[in-house]
Amino acid sequence: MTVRAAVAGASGYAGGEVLRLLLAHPEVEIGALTGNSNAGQRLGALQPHLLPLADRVLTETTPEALAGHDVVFLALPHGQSAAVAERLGPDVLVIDMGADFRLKDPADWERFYGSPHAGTWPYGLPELPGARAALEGSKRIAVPGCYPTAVTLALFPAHAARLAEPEAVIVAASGTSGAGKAPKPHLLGSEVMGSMSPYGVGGGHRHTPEMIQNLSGVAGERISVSFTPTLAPMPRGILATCSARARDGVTAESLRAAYEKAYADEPFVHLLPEGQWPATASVHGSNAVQVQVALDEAAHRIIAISAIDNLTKGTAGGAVQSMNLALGLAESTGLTTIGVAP
Ligand SMILES: NC(=O)C1=CN([C@@H]2O[C@H](COP(=O)(O)OP(=O)(O)OC[C@H]3O[C@@H](n4cnc5c(N)ncnc54)[C@H](OP(=O)(O)O)[C@@H]3O)[C@@H](O)[C@H]2O)C=CC1
Ligand SMILES: CC(=O)N[C@@H](CCC(=O)OP(=O)(O)O)C(=O)O
Repeated sequence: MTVRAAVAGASGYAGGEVLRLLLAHPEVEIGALTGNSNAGQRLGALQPHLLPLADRVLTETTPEALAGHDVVFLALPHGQSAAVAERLGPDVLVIDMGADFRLKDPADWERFYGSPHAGTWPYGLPELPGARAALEGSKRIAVPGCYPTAVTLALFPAHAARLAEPEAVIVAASGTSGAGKAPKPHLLGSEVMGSMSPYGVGGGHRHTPEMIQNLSGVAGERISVSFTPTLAPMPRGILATCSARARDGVTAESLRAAYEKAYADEPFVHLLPEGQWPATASVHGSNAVQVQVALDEAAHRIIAISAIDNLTKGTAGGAVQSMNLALGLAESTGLTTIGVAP
């Protein structure tokens, strides 16, 4: 099978990462590459690590430029995807790496994103119970946010097995590429290097409703989430430290057994051996997710920690994994669990 894929937003971080993965995908041929302010530029000037595509020139992001492909990846700012997607035919597989089609509740969307809700597409987190079946054969996919990917995979086995009370407290550190490539003063090297800082504190981060949606969906009851993101002085990676009150009767053994059951057959999620803890360096550039869980008996809390690469499993890798499922390819095609270390 040869799948012809276009990437809108090819000048950005998410677009660059999906191109890096597609270049190594045996079934994909790379078609149109589009940008916005960088239309007309050579890709080599913007993404110099993508050497085989260096002489390709970005065109404007228009439905016409994206027509005639089997798959279109949209790596655009929030709110830009719907207008493009609705002009692409129903036979084209459209994979939105932005947030536009992730949330089910229009009120959540309007509250956190401040614009009308565009709709809801099958959710590209295959490990979430029920998600694979919805992705197989789908022509529309909403790729999860990077923090919701890390947090959901750390916590859902505990909530699905009803081992945790219906709440979660999360502190997650992200590398700066999570904020995109457009210049922002708080991302200057002199602001970020040698420092860690919180942001979106107090329930304001837009990924909070997505985490609630995922965890409540598997638990069958509403899970309250307190989420605090922090910015870490590294280019890539998310380390999510999550905790929830343990229900009465939970033991370290029953907790471990729930995670072993949830992840026994998952190609990308590695439940680490007891005593070993996730680290962002171990998943750098790979689609792997490291997970570990422990019971803090004195505090009566479950502690679950995950590490992902925000650009790989957190966006572009998750997108390619979901594309494989939608097209009927082996789910791991073109993806690696091998990281780059040190
Ligand atoms: N970075 C990450 O870790 C993750 C990102 N995402 C999502 O992926 C999407 C892209 O993010 P990211 O790559 O980080 O952001 P970047 O800022 O790095 O890239 C944004 C891209 O969108 C293009 N663009 C900007 N404005 C417009 C517009 N008005 N119309 C059409 N295209 C436009 C830019 O083109 P140009 O440069 O030519 O102006 C660029 O190609 C976002 O929705 C983000 O939320 C999801 C998960 C993780
Ligand atoms: C470090 C940093 O700023 N991270 C981004 C996460 C962006 C992302 O991946 O999510 P979306 O796809 O929903 O934009 C943030 O907190 O807004």
